[in-house]
Parts: sequence; C-alpha cells; structure tokens
Amino acid sequence: MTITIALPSKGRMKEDASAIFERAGMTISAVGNDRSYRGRVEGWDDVEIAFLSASEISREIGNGTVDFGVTGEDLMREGFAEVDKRVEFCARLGFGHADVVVAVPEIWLDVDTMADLVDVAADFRARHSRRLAIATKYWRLTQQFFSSQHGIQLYRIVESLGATEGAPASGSADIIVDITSTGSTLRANHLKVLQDGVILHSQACLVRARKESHAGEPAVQAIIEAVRAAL
Ligand SMILES: Nc1ncnc2c1ncn2[C@@H]1O[C@H](COP(=O)(O)OP(=O)(O)OP(=O)(O)O)[C@@H](O)[C@H]1O
Ligand SMILES: O=P(O)(O)OC[C@H]1O[C@H](OP(=O)(O)OP(=O)(O)O)[C@H](O)[C@@H]1O
Repeated sequence: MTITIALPSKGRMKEDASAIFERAGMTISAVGNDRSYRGRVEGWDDVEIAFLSASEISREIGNGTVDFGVTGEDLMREGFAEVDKRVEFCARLGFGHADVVVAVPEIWLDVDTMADLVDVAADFRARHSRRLAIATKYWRLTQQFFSSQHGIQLYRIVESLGATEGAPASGSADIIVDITSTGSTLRANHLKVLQDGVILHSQACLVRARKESHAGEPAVQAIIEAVRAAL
C-alpha cells in the first residue's frame, strides 16, 4: 500500500514541516524538478509526498484523499464537523502557533468576558434593532463557540476573507473572530481579546485520515513514531 503524506508547499509552515521530517529520518526530495508537487522519502519506498497549501491539506485529509498531512488544527476544526471521528491528531509539532480568538473594540470598556457579550448582543437587539455582527472566516468555530458553548443566538456572521481586524473600524462588523499570534495586528486595530475569548489554541499537527486500510499497516505506525521521536 502506498501512503501519501501531504506537506505544505508554501507559506509559514513549509520549512518547519520539512525540518521535522528530516529530523525524523525521513529525508524528502522532489520528484522531477524543484517545482514539482510530488516528492519521495529516501528509504521509504511505500511513501509518497504531495505538496499542497495548508488549507488544501486539511481538506484532503478530511476527505481521506491523503493518508497523513501537516496542517493547522484550526483549519481541520473549521473545515469539518466532528473532525475527531474523521481524523486522528497524531502529534502537535510545536510550530505554527496561533490562537483563534474573539476580539472587541478596546473602547468597549465594560466588555471583558463572553458573559458581557451576552448582554451586548441583547442590547444591540433592543437598542439598535439589529444583531451583533461578527466578522470572521471561521464560521464553524464561531457558531460552536457562540451558540453551543455560550448560548448566544443573537448575532450575525459577516464573512471576511482578509483584513478581518479592520472590520469594526470600517463599520462592516462590530467584533471579530480571527487568528492571532503576536497580537500586534489586534493592537494596531485597537481591538482586545476577551478574557475567556480564546476559542482554540492552534498549532501545526501531524494528522492522519482514519481509514480502515491503515489497520495493521506497519508503515502507518512507523511514520507516527518517527515524527513523535523527532519532537
Ligand atoms: N500569524 C498567523 N496568521 C495566520 N495564520 C497563522 C499565523 N500563525 C500561524 N498560523 C497558522 O498557519 C496556518 C495557515 O498557514 P498559511 O497562512 O501559511 O497557509 P497558506 O499557505 O496561506 O494557505 P492558503 O493560501 O491555502 O490559505 C493556519 O493553520 C494558521 O493557524
Ligand atoms: O497576531 P499577529 O502576529 O499580528 O498575526 C495575526 C495576523 O496574521 C495573519 O495575517 P497574515 O498577514 O499572515 O495574512 P494571511 O492570514 O493572509 O496569511 C492573521 O490573519 C492575522 O491578521
């Protein structure tokens, strides 16, 4: 059986992902020229590498079109409902750290917690006859956190595909849910993270598609063990 591992072809996770595999004793080389999107692993003839973007990798693992991949936990959890049934998070790799957070304008002085936001959402309805607008590209995580975990139903999601932190200032939304690592983008846009507003601490993970064909396949376990030993 050939096992396909999807690794980032570009972006912030590319170098660190390759380095982990190198340390795991799995040296990757491109098949064909340097711009090839296929690779192989020296000494592991049953393994092939597919180079894809981080978001493509999460999709392909969730669909089971690849066996393993390195991608952000946020992308996996946003992409698929009940993701733990579809995939196994085999290892947290110690890079690509970012938190998915709820952030509000700094000038909302009396809003510091999700409980405060419950009041704000009710207030918006009563005073402004409209719902609290949340700019985000994390629809699923936002809905789970607001509706299921905090019982907030009075909100509206405004889809944002970039520059989410600018939405409150431009008036297209009231608050945001987005990823932050250093916090500098939030500060530059005069936004603050709510005290209990961290939805997910994300980092790069080795993720396996749960497939029946993996049972009793020695190479599957060997890959997991090699990567874990490299951490
Ligand atoms: N400061 C950050 N901003 C955004 N994402 C970050 C940050 N730090 C780490 N990440 C993580 O990086 C991953 C996205 O990686 P990256 O932005 O390199 O993908 P990409 O190559 O741009 O993919 P695509 O173009 O398909 O969106 C996510 O899992 C995210 O959590
Ligand atoms: O907390 P910070 O360190 O300021 O990082 C957070 C910012 O970084 C990312 O944007 P980026 O400019 O990387 O663009 P991208 O999301 O399109 O990759 C992310 O969308 C945030 O806007």
